[in-house]
Amino acid sequence: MSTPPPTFKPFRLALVQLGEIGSDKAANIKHAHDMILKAASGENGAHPKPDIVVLPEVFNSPYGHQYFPIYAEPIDYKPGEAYDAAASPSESVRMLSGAAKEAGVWLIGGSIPERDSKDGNLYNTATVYSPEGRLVATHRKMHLFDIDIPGKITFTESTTLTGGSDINFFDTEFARIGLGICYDVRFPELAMILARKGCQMLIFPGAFNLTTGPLHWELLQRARAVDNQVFFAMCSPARDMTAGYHAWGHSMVLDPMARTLAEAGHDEEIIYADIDPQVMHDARVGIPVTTQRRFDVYRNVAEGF
Ligand SMILES: NC(=O)CCC(=O)C(=O)O
Repeated sequence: MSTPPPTFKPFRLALVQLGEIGSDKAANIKHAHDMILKAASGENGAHPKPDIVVLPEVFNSPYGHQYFPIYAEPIDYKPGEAYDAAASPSESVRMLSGAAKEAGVWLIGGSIPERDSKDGNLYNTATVYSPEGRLVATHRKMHLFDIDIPGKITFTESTTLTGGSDINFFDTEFARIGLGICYDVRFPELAMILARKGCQMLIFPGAFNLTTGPLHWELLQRARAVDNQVFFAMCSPARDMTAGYHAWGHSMVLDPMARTLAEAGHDEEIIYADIDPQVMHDARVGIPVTTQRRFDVYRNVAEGF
């Protein structure tokens, strides 16, 4: 049983649809740093300052299972144990922590390939920082992106990655926010568990592709938003047709009625959205599915009855 979520208050979100992710890791990390600061400043005052900034999936490495062992970094974070992010063994974590502190924002630092120091396994791991630069949560991608659509796309993250097994969320002063990464969005169970644990918003760094992106990227997010009556956002890298993997882009933010609050194109861009708790309240009062579920009937769904 988790603690009750914080009182849901209005907040502002920025998604950084990051470009220029190439083979030079130091350059990827520096560009991410600069874009976090740009987003946190509301692009030098052109937009109101956001409370939380989000990066995309795998921001420090090209996206492909062959790259993960080369770009992977140890993080060595254990929930509940003291962790000095400024002295992390991960250079990406050190940068993200410093950027969150410098900008004074919450930061979902996209994801990076992580190497577990104990067993050597690799994970696709998201990390989250407080405005003081504290590492407050991580999420290891739970469902690995293994698909094969002949003539279109074959991708097997499981060649080098292991799936995580933990459900992860974090509390801010304005909301409880649930975490997933990209392919995790296809599994409604994860989003539902997060929502039932009190998350008012779910934020998934992601990187769909040119085959499934146009078909499913928006559809899945709208579904997860509406079936759980939560705010939902996914943050993609920008599309780079010179890269091995062509990201769909279209980072977006949806409200609990599945209305689009903000959507990017496919180039590098920062999008902003204001999250209004009243919208969630109205959705849940007007269409009370959250209290109408029949868990008495479908409680054995995991066993297939
Ligand atoms: N990075 C990913 O997990 C991609 C998921 C994806 O494209 C999909 O169709 O699902």
